[in-house]
Amino acid sequence: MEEKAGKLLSQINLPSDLKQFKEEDLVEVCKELRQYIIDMVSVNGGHFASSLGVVELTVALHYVMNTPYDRLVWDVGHQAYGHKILTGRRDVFHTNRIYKGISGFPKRSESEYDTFGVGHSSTSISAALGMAVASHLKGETNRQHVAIIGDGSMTAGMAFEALNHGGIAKSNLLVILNDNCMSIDPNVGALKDYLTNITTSKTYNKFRDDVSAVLSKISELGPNAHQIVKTIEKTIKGSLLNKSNFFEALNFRYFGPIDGHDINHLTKVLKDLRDIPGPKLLHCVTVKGKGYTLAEKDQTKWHSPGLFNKITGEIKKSSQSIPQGPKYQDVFGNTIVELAEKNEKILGITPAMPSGCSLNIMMKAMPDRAFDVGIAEQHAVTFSAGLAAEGYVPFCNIYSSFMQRAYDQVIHDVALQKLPVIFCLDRAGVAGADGATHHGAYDLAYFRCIPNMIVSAPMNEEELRNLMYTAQLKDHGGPFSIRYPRGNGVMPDWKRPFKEIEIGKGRTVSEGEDVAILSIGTIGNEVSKALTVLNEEGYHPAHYDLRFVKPLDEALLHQVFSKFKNVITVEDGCLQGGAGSAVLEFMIDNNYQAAIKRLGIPDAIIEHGEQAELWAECGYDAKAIEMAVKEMSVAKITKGLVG
Ligand SMILES: Cc1ncc(C[n+]2csc(CCOP(=O)(O)OP(=O)(O)O)c2C)c(N)n1
Ligand SMILES: CC(=O)[C@@H](O)[C@H](O)COP(=O)(O)O
Ligand SMILES: [Mg+2]
Repeated sequence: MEEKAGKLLSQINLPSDLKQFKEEDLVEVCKELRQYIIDMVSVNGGHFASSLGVVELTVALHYVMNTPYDRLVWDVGHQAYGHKILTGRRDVFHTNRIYKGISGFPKRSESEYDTFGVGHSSTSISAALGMAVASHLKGETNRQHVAIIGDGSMTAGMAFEALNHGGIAKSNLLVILNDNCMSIDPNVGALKDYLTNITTSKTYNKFRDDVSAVLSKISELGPNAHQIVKTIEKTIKGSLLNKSNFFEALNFRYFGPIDGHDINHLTKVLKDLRDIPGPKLLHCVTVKGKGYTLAEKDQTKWHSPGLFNKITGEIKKSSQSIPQGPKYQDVFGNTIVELAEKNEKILGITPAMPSGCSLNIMMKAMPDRAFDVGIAEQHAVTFSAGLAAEGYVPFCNIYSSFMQRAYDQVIHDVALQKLPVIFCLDRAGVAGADGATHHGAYDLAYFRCIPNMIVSAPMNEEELRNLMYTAQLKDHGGPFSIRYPRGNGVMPDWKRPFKEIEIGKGRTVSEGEDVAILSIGTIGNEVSKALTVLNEEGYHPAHYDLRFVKPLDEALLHQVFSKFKNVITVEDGCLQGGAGSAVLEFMIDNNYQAAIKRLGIPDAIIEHGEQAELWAECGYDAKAIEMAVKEMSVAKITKGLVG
């Protein structure tokens, strides 16, 4: 549905249109932009509170900076809806995150205003610094490079690495720290405390006012501005502030904290900062969800609320097919508490996703035994390794795609030392509307090549519980990973007594003839759906749930390849190196001959859409499985590789 934009907003297609307005009109532009975001997200879904919080910042940046020549780099990009709407995409914004529509994140291929593709956090300072250094090398002295990063994203190692480099690179870089005291859940850590202290400290507030007074003069100073600012800095800031400010200590000029909702002050400060060369940091204080009272009050709930009634605030039920079971994340969250009640060594770790992965259930029940470590996947893994080294049983829960950040830590700090860290990979397989940056496509492939690892995936809630139970029973001689997807399961009565699962043992879901289907994980439920139709039409393939891709159930595979000449593998993961590859390797290594059709994510970037739409696009939904069985049944291929 296309909502009508307000009177001023409807005149803005590009930032050049925005620049035609007088400064006093910007308050109204912000009001209309905020309303437009509310109108659109309420009917189409998507990230919400973060974009509302940066409305003024977005308008001010496009008003003052010469975009796209000047580079704006949004961190994560979940807050960039205002940016999209002001940069030529208002008319298509109703397709945001919808299959074949525009992406929910900035994306280089979508617009020249999207200077850098994002989705994962904490990349903006590095990318903007790279651009700034490139401009310096090209001799472009007048180009601005701005990284807009939230306080949550600032907790990641990458952000610190970039500040460390940026402080010595002689580049024209402005970092805008959008500080709303929130990550998805409340922000955590010592940096958060530090930022809060700055924001509330009287000394800093006085300093801020002094700096504002100085900045207001800069534009009148002409070409000598740079030199004059340096002199003033020396005299008014004094060594105490210089040394005690974290960012100043890294050679960034620190400005703020300022009110990130005061559009007129913001435009003025940004104009002044344009004239100050070198690395600078502007600390803006904002309110996540600004302008929508319910979102301001419950910022976590309104981070990405789904569809809602914008008048009453009622959040609508998901449009997905009627859920049969609980969310997998809740099975994890409840099960870890149940296990931890019996095993006092169990601890829970999440890098900034307590409500996303439901570790918040344990954080509430056992606050001393569950840790939100901030957006710090690498640290989460090595921290877990340290705990395991001292005899604890850490369940480290990381979204599959965010785990990509911590690959070396898994190999170097965990697997190599055979430490029994249990990795629970949520959002494995295609993630849905978040799209390419968030699909958990690679974990089966990137984990199964690591020695000492157990790599598993449950087909349903009961299996997830039993794998978690099995993982913590003893030290298995290395890490144990369990992957499961976003969304709901299939079992209304999922809370069954725990049963140990034999490591590397698959199971027969249904016996059959002609064709064997080997699936891994919850996508096996699409196989079950396909089988219902196939059986009615007279096809009776067998279905096996591998459960483990490492170690593989070799006994089961010997049985399968001895009986079947047609084999289909199905996985919600990349084909290159995944479960199907493992089966293929087994077949070759053991001199079996069969036709194998591997279904999974092809060697291509898969964009956004509902999970079912993406399974269909990639060719491994129930319909595609059905077709594959029929093709194999008629083809009667007895050797060689198909698909
Ligand atoms: C590497 C990585 N880990 C986790 C996430 C999930 N994530 C997305 S936004 C977000 C919170 C970001 O907080 P902040 O930067 O302060 O932005 P805000 O939403 O407060 O505006 C998190 C944890 C991610 N996108 N990337
Ligand atoms: C931007 C980001 O990375 C998160 O907000 C992510 O979209 C959360 O995904 P889930 O909704 O699957 O928890
Ligand atoms: Mg924040």
